[in-house]
Amino acid sequence: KPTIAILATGGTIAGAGTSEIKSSYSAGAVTVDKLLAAVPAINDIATVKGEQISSIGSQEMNNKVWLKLAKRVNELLAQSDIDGVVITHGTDTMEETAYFLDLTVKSKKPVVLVGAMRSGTSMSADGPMNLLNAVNVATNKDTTGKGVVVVMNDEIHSAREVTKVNTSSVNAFASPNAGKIGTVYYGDVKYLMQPTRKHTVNSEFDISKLEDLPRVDILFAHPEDTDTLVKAAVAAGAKGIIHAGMGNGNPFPTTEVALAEAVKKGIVVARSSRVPTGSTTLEGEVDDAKLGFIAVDSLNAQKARVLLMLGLTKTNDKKALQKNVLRVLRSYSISLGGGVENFTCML
Ligand SMILES: NC(=O)CC[C@H](N)C(=O)O
Repeated sequence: KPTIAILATGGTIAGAGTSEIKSSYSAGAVTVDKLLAAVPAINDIATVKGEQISSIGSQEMNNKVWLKLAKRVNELLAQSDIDGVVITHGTDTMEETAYFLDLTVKSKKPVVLVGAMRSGTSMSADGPMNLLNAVNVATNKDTTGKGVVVVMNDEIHSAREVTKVNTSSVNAFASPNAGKIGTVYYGDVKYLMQPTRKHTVNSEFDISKLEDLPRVDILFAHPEDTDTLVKAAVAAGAKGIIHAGMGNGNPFPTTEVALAEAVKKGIVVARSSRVPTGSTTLEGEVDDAKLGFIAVDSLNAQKARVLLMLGLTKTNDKKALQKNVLRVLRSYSISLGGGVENFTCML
């Protein structure tokens, strides 16, 4: 049997409430041992070793826990007696943690994030089946080399593409630009697509000696936007700003001026969009070359923030960062299933 390390961080999957028919509960109340004890069928497919990394709702996620988690995953996967890692996590920021690990874990071995939308004490709790499915995905040989994946509601998603799309439904995750990469039904794993953007083994970020990450703020654009929040971010010491612009990453004119001034002060401004699909292209209505902005392709604002934070640990040179974004982004294609290598759709 393969050996899988289960790293618990908190979230609804470890949540407990007082009534099975009420939506209120406390996240992260149940320990990893109790989580595993609730799904004894896991022991038939893997030898599991539980570790508690944190006990938080993932809205409390922070640089310290991210770095602790990434370092521990790298450490465990370097051991020959560990075959994969499953991370139980709250769903609010699961997409960011998944992408952070996708860019910082250096191993081909499976790394699977899993959560739940209903707490363990709820009627029809989804956590136990999600966890059983996650361990099956982690022990499946086809997960090798896929980068970090997220398992929720019988679906497998790639870390770069997945995002939370519903606040309460068990069907809360989707990959709006690319689609799910596989399914897992009562433990039966079927892959449909292969993510080929830079991840895990070919990632260039090294967090092994980092204690913290540079501050990057996200600003959300709207009509009658102002320069106030840009100035506040600059005054607070942000090293980067992700601007979630209108349409193809467009700022309100007043905000655009403030962002260009921030660039002159050495802050890296990256244009993402508040639109859920598509990319911010380099040649749109905003003159990036003149204003000194960089574009983030199809990353959503919260994932662009993760990439920029990591990029800023290496350089704050805009050209290098844009090249980095493009290297991470442009080299990407999704090949259709069945090993049809030359039949790819570039995103
Ligand atoms: N469904 C959930 O996991 C949400 C619970 C909590 N807000 C968290 O993200 O951890």
